[in-house]
Amino acid sequence: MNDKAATIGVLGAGAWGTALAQMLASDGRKVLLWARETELVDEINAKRTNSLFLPSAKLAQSIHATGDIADMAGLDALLVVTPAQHMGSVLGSMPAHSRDLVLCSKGIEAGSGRLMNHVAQGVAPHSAIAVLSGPTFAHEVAAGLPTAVTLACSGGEDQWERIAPVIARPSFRPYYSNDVTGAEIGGSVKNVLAIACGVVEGLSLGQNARAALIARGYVEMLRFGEALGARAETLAGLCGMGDLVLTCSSAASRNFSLGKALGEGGRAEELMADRKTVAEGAHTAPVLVELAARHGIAMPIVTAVYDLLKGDDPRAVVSGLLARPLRAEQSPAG
Ligand SMILES: NC(=O)C1=CN([C@@H]2O[C@H](COP(=O)(O)OP(=O)(O)OC[C@H]3O[C@@H](n4cnc5c(N)ncnc54)[C@H](O)[C@@H]3O)[C@@H](O)[C@H]2O)C=CC1
Ligand SMILES: O=C(CO)COP(=O)(O)O
Repeated sequence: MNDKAATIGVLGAGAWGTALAQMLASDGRKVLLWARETELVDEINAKRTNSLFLPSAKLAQSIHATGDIADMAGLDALLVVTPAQHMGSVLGSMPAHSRDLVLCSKGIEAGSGRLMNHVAQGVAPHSAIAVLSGPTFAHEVAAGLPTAVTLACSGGEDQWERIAPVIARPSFRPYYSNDVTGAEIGGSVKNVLAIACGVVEGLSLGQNARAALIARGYVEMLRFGEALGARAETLAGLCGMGDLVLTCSSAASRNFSLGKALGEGGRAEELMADRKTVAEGAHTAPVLVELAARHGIAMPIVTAVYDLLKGDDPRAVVSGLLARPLRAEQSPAG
């Protein structure tokens, strides 16, 4: 595939899909953007805005929106940017084709416990899967601010050489990896930890507590990742530590802000019902707790987030975390 001639599309016109389309179109390249909401298709094509999910951006002329997923079928490369729980159904509704699928969602499928690359491979067995993940607030990418990501390619360096030039832009810099599992686990686990950091903020527990939570949460990410075959060096990179630092320290993160509202006394059910945007950590926490139990891995912070989402009192959950037995920093018991 000649990178200038490669045709490219984005599946999902939430904040992140729209921002990625805008980034790809920044050099005038044509980008086809599939939106689930009919009114959004019309708005993007007529007004060059996405008032539902990314109101801050004025979209490039070379982005064309469609509501017909069959339009995406013949493209060379597709960035898949649906919420994680809907990736299987959206990809499954598209005609089969062999292409590069670049997964940009961050989560684990509830019920099956599958990572997104397994979900995608299940419904699109002829496609070559890659994972794009890292510290990437959508509004900043849409504004052209400098951003770096991990681009983990299941097809190794051949796939990287094919897709990196199609995706890279002067202010959007992918780094190569072949650790698809690690790239996915970093993005999935950090969302749950961002909720925890938001709770710390909502309860006014201070900066020391937040730093401790990031460091201890990172240990949980490493422990879980290693059990599933991720490499520690991947989790130390953009898609793990990089994204953890971003989302655990900014109220611009939907996960962090959900946690903050929980810490301030909001009820999880009501907070979730009111949202039109996705806070993936809330969907990932229960399945992560299940997987951790299945693999015999201690994840006390992830479990605490799960308890909070079930409605437990935040102060009681924090007291429970602090009351655990004292142990060595590297203890596998958490
Ligand atoms: N917003 C961001 O800054 C970033 C988001 N991501 C990830 O990208 C993925 C998508 O997130 P956003 O674009 O932010 O979403 P969003 O919260 O802006 O928008 C919600 C999206 O969910 C879709 N949706 C709702 N119900 C659906 C259904 N039943 N079936 C299929 N799609 C449905 C909507 O069409 C819309 O695209 C998530 O996994 C998120 O973690 C990753 C990096 C950055
Ligand atoms: O993944 C993100 C940034 O890298 C976005 O985080 P939130 O979904 O918490 O807003």
